[in-house]
Amino acid sequence: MISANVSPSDPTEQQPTIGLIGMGAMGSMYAKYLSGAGWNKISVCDRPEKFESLKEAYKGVAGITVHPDGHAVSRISDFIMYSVEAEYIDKVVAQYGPSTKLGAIVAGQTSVKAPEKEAFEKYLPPDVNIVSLHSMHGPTVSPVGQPLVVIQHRAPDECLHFVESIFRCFHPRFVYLTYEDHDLVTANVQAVTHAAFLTMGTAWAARRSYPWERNQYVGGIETVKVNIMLRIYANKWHVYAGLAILNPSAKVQIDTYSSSATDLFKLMLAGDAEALRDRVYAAREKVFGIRPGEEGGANTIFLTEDVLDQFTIGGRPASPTGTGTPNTNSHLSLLAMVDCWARLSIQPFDHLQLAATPVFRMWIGVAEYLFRSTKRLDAAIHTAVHDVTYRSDDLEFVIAACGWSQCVAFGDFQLYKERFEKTASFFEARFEEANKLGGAMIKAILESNSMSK
Ligand SMILES: NC(=O)C1=CN([C@@H]2O[C@H](COP(=O)(O)OP(=O)(O)OC[C@H]3O[C@@H](n4cnc5c(N)ncnc54)[C@H](OP(=O)(O)O)[C@@H]3O)[C@@H](O)[C@H]2O)C=CC1
Ligand SMILES: O=C(O)C(=O)Cc1ccc(O)cc1
Repeated sequence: MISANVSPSDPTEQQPTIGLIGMGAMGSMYAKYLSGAGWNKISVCDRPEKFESLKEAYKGVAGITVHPDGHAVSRISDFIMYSVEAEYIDKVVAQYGPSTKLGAIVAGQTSVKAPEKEAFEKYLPPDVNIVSLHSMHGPTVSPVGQPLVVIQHRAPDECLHFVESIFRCFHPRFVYLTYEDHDLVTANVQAVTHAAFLTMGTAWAARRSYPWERNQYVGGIETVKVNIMLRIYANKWHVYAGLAILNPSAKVQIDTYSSSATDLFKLMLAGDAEALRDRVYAAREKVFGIRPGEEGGANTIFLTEDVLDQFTIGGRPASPTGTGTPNTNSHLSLLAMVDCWARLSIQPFDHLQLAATPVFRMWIGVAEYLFRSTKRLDAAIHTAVHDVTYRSDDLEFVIAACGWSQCVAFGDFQLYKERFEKTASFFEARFEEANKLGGAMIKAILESNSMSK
């Protein structure tokens, strides 16, 4: 029988067995933090063909026992978490779900919950409880202070308290959602945000040049764009494919983003500064609540350009004028983002309080930085219409946005993988540096303004 108050300081024989199926990036991160906190009956597995290498990797690690497959883990574990590709969750739960220990609690780590819910309901025996999870951050970010979504789906309260007791050692911010609300919230937080960064990467790769090596200023907010883009392409393609393709709300949003980029680009081509300005300012009012003629007030969640410049890829930025002042830029990716949020009636600040990922926090920060300042926004609009220096970049951006949107609309995992890997291979040499710099940047931003609360 599950006791709701378990603790890693309990004697070994009283500790529950924690099972982890799928020992990729997220499974390994969970194993590391759970074992570090003192849980010492952790049973893990990956695919059977990885049994020997996994045993070798965890030789001598306190509290972790490697098993050949998910049957062995499921039979003995009081709590089981599946950390596998969303595309495969149905197949994996079909295989191991029936072996789940009587009365155990099962969770999934998948970023999109509709397929997970269906698989759990279909294949888990009725005497098994479901309390699912989702860490709203990547595997290289510390879970401390980050949102950990908890979904009490088919379980009494004592099972929920049991799961909370296990994960209190992450010092997370627990966020309680239903399966359905989870997919709505994560579509709002992640889908369009990822679409924007994936598009930037594809557009830059299409130019066959790194933004920081084109004699272009890559300080300030450009630093955030580049670092986050690189972090996303350094992650696994299937994470982004799964949450975009398998979440029905995500599809609509990604399509809206690409049509926002296209509409704004057409206004740029037509030289219609007035229409562009009207549209951008209307979106600004809807998303940031700033009326025309008003200044935007202080940024709520961002660092100064000077601080951001410490995290510049390829060394400290130097502008062509030597003043360290960024060149103007149409910032089409950001104009389209705020236009898209406005059209979808997404209130990004509401999500910030609820279940924002570090990437989303930074993206809102960048958008705020541009939109709160009339001077900066007007400069972007002026550049968009009157300065053709970045026209070809903007054209590549629109093509890439439409390409990603079509790929998601077709629901084609293979095409998504090919698009993702083609762009990732262009930036691969910089992933290590980007992971270090991006990690430090996320930490500095989180520490600077209590964004982790
Ligand atoms: N990475 C991230 O930033 C985040 C990811 N998530 C979610 O967590 C889940 C895992 O992601 P992540 O860890 O990054 O992905 P990984 O690809 O690193 O890990 C998934 C692991 O599951 C293994 N696996 C597949 N089938 C089985 C099986 N039948 N039995 C045992 N293991 C199996 C995979 O093996 P193989 O590679 O051979 O297929 C792989 O090792 C995904 O659903 C993702 O959406 C959630 C939050 C953040
Ligand atoms: O912060 C982001 O958006 C990331 O890119 C990392 C990430 C990816 C998938 C998730 O389900 C949660 C976090």
